Amino acid sequence: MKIIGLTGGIGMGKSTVATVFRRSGIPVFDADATVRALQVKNGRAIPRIAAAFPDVVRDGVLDRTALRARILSDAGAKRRLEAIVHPLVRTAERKFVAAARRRHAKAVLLDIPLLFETGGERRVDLVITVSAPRSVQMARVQRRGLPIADIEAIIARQMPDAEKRRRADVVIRTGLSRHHAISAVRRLIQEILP
Ligand SMILES: CC(C)(COP(=O)(O)OP(=O)(O)OC[C@H]1O[C@@H](n2cnc3c(N)ncnc32)[C@H](O)[C@@H]1O)[C@@H](O)C(=O)NCCC(=O)NCCS
Ligand SMILES: Nc1ncnc2c1ncn2[C@@H]1O[C@H](COP(=O)(O)OP(=O)(O)OP(=O)(O)O)[C@@H](O)[C@H]1O
Repeated sequence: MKIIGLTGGIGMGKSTVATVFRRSGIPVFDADATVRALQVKNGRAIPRIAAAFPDVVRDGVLDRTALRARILSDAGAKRRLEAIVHPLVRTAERKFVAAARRRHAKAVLLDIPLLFETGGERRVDLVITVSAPRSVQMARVQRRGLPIADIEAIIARQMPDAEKRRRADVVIRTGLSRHHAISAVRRLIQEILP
């Protein structure tokens, strides 16, 4: 079974590319969705987050905006949060890959924004990076209503796009039309899984 890693900065188009894989019948592990599932009311990560950051959890409910503000202004807080969340995401990923093997899947896609930052490229056979010009990235994320200062802070805390492209086996450019990106992904899937 081929294990494919998908990464890219915020708003670069990971979810869009992942959807093409899913529609081709390839199981997709979504690290962001896993993080969110761990952080729902009384979710698995909540007791530990509450212990480390008492002011961002109330009645088992996490204030994501407050926690985001905290980790964007404090590198130590970001490391502490990641030390809580990443091992739980890793466990979920392992279970996902094991289940796909049992079902004899030909391939799986691991959609992980921090793939390189967490050394995840060592666990995959091929890394895809999605990339678009910075102006396109900013415009997309702004449409979600995130303040510009927050977007810039998030980008500054991720590995630079140029470095991700350099490390990737395949770069999918999403700055052109959606059709262009989707066609490139379809061709790639054909090459990977003849
Ligand atoms: C701080 C939290 C609660 C903010 O939640 P919020 O709903 O505002 O944002 P969301 O989770 O949708 O993330 C949006 C984007 O921000 C970026 N991002 C999130 N966490 C991080 C991080 N630790 N470092 C760099 N970029 C990050 C990713 O590109 C992500 O796609 C949340 O992002 C979180 O718990 N992050 C820590 C876990 C983590 O490292 N996640 C990254 C995926 S493994
Ligand atoms: N090739 C493309 N052409 C035009 N728009 C695109 C393309 N790819 C993605 N988009 C748009 O850009 C936005 C961000 O894309 P997407 O949600 O796939 O990014 P992401 O990398 O998963 O983001 P995040 O890291 O924040 O979760 C979405 O509104 C999507 O519709």
